[in-house]
Amino acid sequence: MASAASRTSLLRTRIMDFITSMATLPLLLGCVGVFSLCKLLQWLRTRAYVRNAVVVITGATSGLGRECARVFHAAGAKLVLCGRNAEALEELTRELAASRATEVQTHKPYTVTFDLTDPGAIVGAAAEILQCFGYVDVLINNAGISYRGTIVDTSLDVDKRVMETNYFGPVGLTKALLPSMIRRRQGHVVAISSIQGKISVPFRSAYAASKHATQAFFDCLRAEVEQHDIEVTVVSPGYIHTNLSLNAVTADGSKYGVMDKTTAQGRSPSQVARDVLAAVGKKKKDVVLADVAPSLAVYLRTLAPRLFFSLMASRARKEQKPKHC
Ligand SMILES: NC(=O)C1=CN([C@@H]2O[C@H](COP(=O)(O)OP(=O)(O)OC[C@H]3O[C@@H](n4cnc5c(N)ncnc54)[C@H](OP(=O)(O)O)[C@@H]3O)[C@@H](O)[C@H]2O)C=CC1
Ligand SMILES: CCCCCCCCCCCCCCCC(=O)OCC(=O)COP(=O)(O)O
Repeated sequence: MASAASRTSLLRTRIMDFITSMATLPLLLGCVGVFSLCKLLQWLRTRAYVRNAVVVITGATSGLGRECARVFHAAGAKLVLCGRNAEALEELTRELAASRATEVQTHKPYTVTFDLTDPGAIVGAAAEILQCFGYVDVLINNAGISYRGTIVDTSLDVDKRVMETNYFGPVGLTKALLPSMIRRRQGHVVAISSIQGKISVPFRSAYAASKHATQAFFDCLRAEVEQHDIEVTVVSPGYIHTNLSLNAVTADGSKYGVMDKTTAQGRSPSQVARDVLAAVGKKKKDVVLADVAPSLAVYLRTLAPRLFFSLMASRARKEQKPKHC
């Protein structure tokens, strides 16, 4: 008798489960459908935003800049590729011009060669871009240099060089293009910062300082130009697999020349470039593109600073090397 009752109860449960799952399935499918539709609409909006837009990319000769060039070119942007190496820029232009057509019309990029540590050259480059195109829709301040060294061993010239490249360069170029954006009441300024613009790690003083300054400057800019309908996006990536560590400068100004394990194991630059395109399309104001630990470290720095500082001090003790760490 008892087992018959339990069998009936089991059957009832199974029937209820079946009915519930039948009701949940369309709901689930509906959710997936709405999600996919939202994704598609966002993708279309990004494409429309970038298609035929004049997009200036600094540091286009390597790493993330080169990948941004590929991604924005494929999305139909009119690219202005900036860098120090004219030959590398021309090579990239040829590659892009020869690349297979996407579903959108693509444009042959224009190149401008200048060094971001030269304020006069920056003004000249901005004038050339404006003379050629009349306006800039999106400026991607990507070029940058990293650093390895102890503060005590590092010459002030090195601090200045990193600051000139990573901070004064982007600031100079942005200031040179900003008045035309304000007049037009249209424009989008992107700063490729770093997670090190939000937290400082040992032996990166000049680099972290330049990125913190970048974050601060472009946060101020965002507030000031919102009234002119200009967008500002600060992107803070974690490690990316590029030549950044190879090209880093050391305490005495010489090249570090090592592919660090952290860099080699970093995200793929093409993935990060796609994330940059998405952030621009969504007009994001501030984006962190990093793994869990660095992202959490940003919160730890704010919520438990003493713990964060002691973690960094212990990291410094462990990593300390006699010179050029
Ligand atoms: N790789 C990483 O782990 C991370 C990188 N970033 C940031 O991404 C950005 C791109 O770096 P990434 O691609 O990784 O590194 P790369 O070293 O591969 O590229 C750096 C680019 O900046 C250019 N550049 C350097 N100095 C100058 C200068 N004085 N004037 C003009 N251009 C210059 C380089 O040109 P040239 O070829 O002439 O040297 C190169 O095109 C940087 O701002 C970096 O801080 C942020 C977080 C993580
Ligand atoms: C609540 C748990 C929190 C756990 C946090 C633990 C602390 C972890 C410390 C993480 C430090 C991350 C440093 C990330 C640095 C980084 O991604 O930098 C990006 C760059 O710009 C790389 O430049 P580099 O020249 O340094 O290679």
